[in-house]
Amino acid sequence: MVELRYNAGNIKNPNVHKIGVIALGSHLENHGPALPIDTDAKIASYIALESSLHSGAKFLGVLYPAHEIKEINHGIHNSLKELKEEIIKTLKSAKKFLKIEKAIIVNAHGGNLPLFQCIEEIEIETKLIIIINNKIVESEGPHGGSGELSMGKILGILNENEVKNQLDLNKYGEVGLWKFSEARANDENIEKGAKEIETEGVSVDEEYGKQLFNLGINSVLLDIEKLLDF
Ligand SMILES: Nc1nc(O)c(N)c(N[C@@H]2O[C@H](COP(=O)(O)O)[C@@H](O)[C@H]2O)n1
Ligand SMILES: [Fe+2]
Repeated sequence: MVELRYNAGNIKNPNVHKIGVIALGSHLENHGPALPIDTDAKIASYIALESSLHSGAKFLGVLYPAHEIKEINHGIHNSLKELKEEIIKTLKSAKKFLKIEKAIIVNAHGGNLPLFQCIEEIEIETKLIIIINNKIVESEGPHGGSGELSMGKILGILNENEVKNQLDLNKYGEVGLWKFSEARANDENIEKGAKEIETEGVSVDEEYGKQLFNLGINSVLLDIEKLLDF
């Protein structure tokens, strides 16, 4: 059998080849008129690819399903079971074909947060060590707000002519999850995001977009360091 050169290229630690980084977002979800429906999938993919490039870890691409709670109806989503099964299938495939032993799931969609309940089960099923990284969801602020608009500007996916309409909440009530009264009543974070949209509005700031991406990428790089030592 051929001997692979695990040290070749710009690699600091050959063990990094045992780590896979996979992106998880949402591909079919309204984000107001200024951002596309796959904003979360593209943000997650960018962070996952950049952290793979910087560290040398294996880039595993992006997953297709996304979950959402029933009180929030701003797109086409899937059950937690479907999402979990797809993750298990993809990670088993990466383990078989790429020989990974550990994985980081980079999540950029708020609706996928309940996935943390399933991580142990996914670890048992795949026999992989797994970290789910939600840093960008925790840091970006309200859905379709200044954080996502500013990152969208960096990615080149923002329609700048439509930013002025992003706050037409009667038409685009998904922004800040503003129109989902039941979700707002049940979750103080969702309520906080909706209030923030009402009181502070939205803006696009390239520096802020870059800072958010750096925060997300550095947080994944720290997780990769943790897995290297594990
Ligand atoms: N989409 C969503 N679903 C939920 O069930 C949530 N709890 C949240 N929360 C907040 O919305 C923002 C995420 O927007 P994206 O999904 O990344 O577009 C973020 O502030 C979450 O904390 N979101
Ligand atoms: Fe989302």
